[in-house]
Amino acid sequence: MKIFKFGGASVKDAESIKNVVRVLQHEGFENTLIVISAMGKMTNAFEEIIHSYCNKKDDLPQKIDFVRDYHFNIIENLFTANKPVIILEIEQFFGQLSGFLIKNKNNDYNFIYDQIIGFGELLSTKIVSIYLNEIGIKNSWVDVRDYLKTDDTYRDAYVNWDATLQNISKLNSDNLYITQGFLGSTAQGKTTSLGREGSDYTAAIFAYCLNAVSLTIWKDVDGVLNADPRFFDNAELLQQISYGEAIEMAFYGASVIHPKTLKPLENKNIPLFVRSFYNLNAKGTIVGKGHYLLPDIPCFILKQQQILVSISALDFSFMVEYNLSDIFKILHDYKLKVNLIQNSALSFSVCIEDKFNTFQQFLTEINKKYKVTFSENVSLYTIRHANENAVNKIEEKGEILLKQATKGTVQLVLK
Ligand SMILES: Nc1ncnc2c1ncn2[C@@H]1O[C@H](COP(=O)(O)OP(=O)(O)O)[C@@H](O)[C@H]1O
Ligand SMILES: N[C@@H](CC(=O)OP(=O)(O)O)C(=O)O
Repeated sequence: MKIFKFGGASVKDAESIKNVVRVLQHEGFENTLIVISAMGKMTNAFEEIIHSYCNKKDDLPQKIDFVRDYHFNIIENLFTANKPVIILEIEQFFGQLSGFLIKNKNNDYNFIYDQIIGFGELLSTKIVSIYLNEIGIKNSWVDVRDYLKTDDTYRDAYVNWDATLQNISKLNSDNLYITQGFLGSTAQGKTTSLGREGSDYTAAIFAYCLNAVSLTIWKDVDGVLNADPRFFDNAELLQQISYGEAIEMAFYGASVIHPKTLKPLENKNIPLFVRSFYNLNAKGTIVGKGHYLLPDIPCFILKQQQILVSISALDFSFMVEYNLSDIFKILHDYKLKVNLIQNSALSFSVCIEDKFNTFQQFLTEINKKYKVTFSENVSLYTIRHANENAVNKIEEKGEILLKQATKGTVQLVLK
């Protein structure tokens, strides 16, 4: 069996969905499981619904209407014969969403988030599945929550591999399946999510559990490039990279692949292809075992909207194991993602990402025990396979607040 993953960009409008059909016709769709994300930027739009709901804002109906109109507009432009069928299905999802918003008594933000966010993927997969059936590409729509089981860490759920493996093994590998990325469910059946952009990971989980021959992630770029083309001119295609290289790039923030995607694939030696959904004759990037970096050039990774925090003891004592473990505990308690650390005798610097909007609470807590200064909205650049030229190029981009070099990897925090 092979696994395909189409992200939001590949199903963002009716034309894009027709292009998915072109991909399937070109590549073949026998014994295939397709993982699909929410359409376009719909996950962001659902986040706005969640925000309005949790903050009891008056604009909630407008936020829901925006999402409704987006999907109905796609349906209008996509379907001919099956319009009543798809409309009924979609209305059911919006009915479930309204039902949840009215009945919910749980105040846990992360729980609420996951119960709402998943409608993006449920809607997109339903639309694509019914459309494919309409044009003769027979497929089965699978509710991923019946297969992918997790714990109850809402918004960042851990996969229960035993249960998931057992469930997914039951799928008949002769079929074409369409399922949702990024979602799972607890043993009690509550919807969970695997973290933003987690659909790649879902695809890797299916690949692992089905012993797939390959996973192909279809993108709006030619493959994995040596830099994000939105921020770097002349980004070049990497024809092949090892799992280890891809893990490092994803870990440092190359948003082309979700960091958790690689390990399940590596464990079963399943090749990952990252290919352009526009340019079907191009090979893209192959990620696999022992694939050295080709071409061997510096790779640039940019993480924006970072916060550089510098922490020192109130009594000018040294920053040693005791303080550091205390600081890490507080960082962990507030779920702040640490992207870089640097320590000196008297101060400890950390570059963090405020994924869950907890930085202010963290500051209140840490200020009780330490002297803290910080700089918001800084950028973290990582250069892998760095050379002098590459480092100079980045250093020109702003004021250097911090620089760190290990063998072949240079990181810079710039303002
Ligand atoms: N190293 C990289 N190589 C290729 N694309 C990258 C890289 N780093 C970041 N990107 C960005 O990732 C984007 C594709 O990811 P994304 O927009 O999340 O797609 P999807 O919605 O299909 O998952 C590209 O358009 C590109 O701007
Ligand atoms: N829709 C989810 C999951 C995902 O992976 O999306 P995409 O494949 O478009 O990055 C998100 O936006 O976070």
